Amino acid sequence: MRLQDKVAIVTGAASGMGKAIAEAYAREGAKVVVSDLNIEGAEEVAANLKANGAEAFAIKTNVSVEEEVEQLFEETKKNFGKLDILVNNAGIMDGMEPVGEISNERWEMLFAVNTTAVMKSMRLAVNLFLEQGHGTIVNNISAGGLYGGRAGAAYTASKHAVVGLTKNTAFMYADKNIRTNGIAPGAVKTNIASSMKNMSEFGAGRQSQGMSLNPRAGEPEEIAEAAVFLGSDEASFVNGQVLAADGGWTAY
Ligand SMILES: NC(=O)C1=CN([C@@H]2O[C@H](COP(=O)(O)OP(=O)(O)OC[C@H]3O[C@@H](n4cnc5c(N)ncnc54)[C@H](O)[C@@H]3O)[C@@H](O)[C@H]2O)C=CC1
Ligand SMILES: CC(=O)C(C)=O
Repeated sequence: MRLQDKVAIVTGAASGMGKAIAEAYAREGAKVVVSDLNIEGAEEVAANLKANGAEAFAIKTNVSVEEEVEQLFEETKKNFGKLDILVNNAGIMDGMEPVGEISNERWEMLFAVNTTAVMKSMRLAVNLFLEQGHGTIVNNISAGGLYGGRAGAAYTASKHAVVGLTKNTAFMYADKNIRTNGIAPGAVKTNIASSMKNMSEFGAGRQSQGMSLNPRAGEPEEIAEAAVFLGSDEASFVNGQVLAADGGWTAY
């Protein structure tokens, strides 16, 4: 029970890695706030957690709507009285477009969900953590946040920004009992392809060249294990790191 009595928010928890993280956190003793744009999916996940003896509730949050993120934090405090771990996991893919093909709409949408929303929830979390005297943030980023050819320009830039935000936050609050880390998964078997619309033939062709070096696609549960470690006190001396969990894809 590595997360006994901790309270955790997991965004994008209705599917894929977010769902696996919510389940692993609950198994490790955390009380879990199951947040997602897809409320039916979030309710199903929360119901399963509760059926297995955990404390959890579902809440509809579009992370790109600031009022909904504020409401997420309010409801967490109202229901569980505190927040120990924020897992920023919700995210969407681009269509592999290189910069010459990217539309303003796609760029703005990717940054709203993958980057600005992460900053806004981190801002709320950090201010709450300062009041409480403790807290930790785990950002589910991507190998695309560390390397140039794992996706299109918008996704790659949006995730690189979160790497910087993670490290800056870790440094700024390092002596305030607040830890901030990230995970950089390689390709993982989830539903993220559903957010890939209007694919760029040229960009997808370039990106797919790197896929030939990918040893395998991971399971969401393999990323959840990394999220448990980083959220737990076992990682008490780990701050400002982005842990690649990619089967060795980026070792080349
Ligand atoms: N699947 C992969 O190969 C990789 C994914 N990632 C990242 O992992 C994170 C989780 O993605 P997956 O589990 O793969 O995808 P997924 O599509 O299975 O799950 C993402 C969840 O986020 C929710 N979501 C999307 N937009 C939202 C919004 N505006 N507000 C709130 N919730 C929203 C969706 O409803 C969905 O439940 C994302 O940040 C993604 O960029 C990183 C590396 C690899
Ligand atoms: C979707 C994604 O982030 C990768 C690296 O495949």
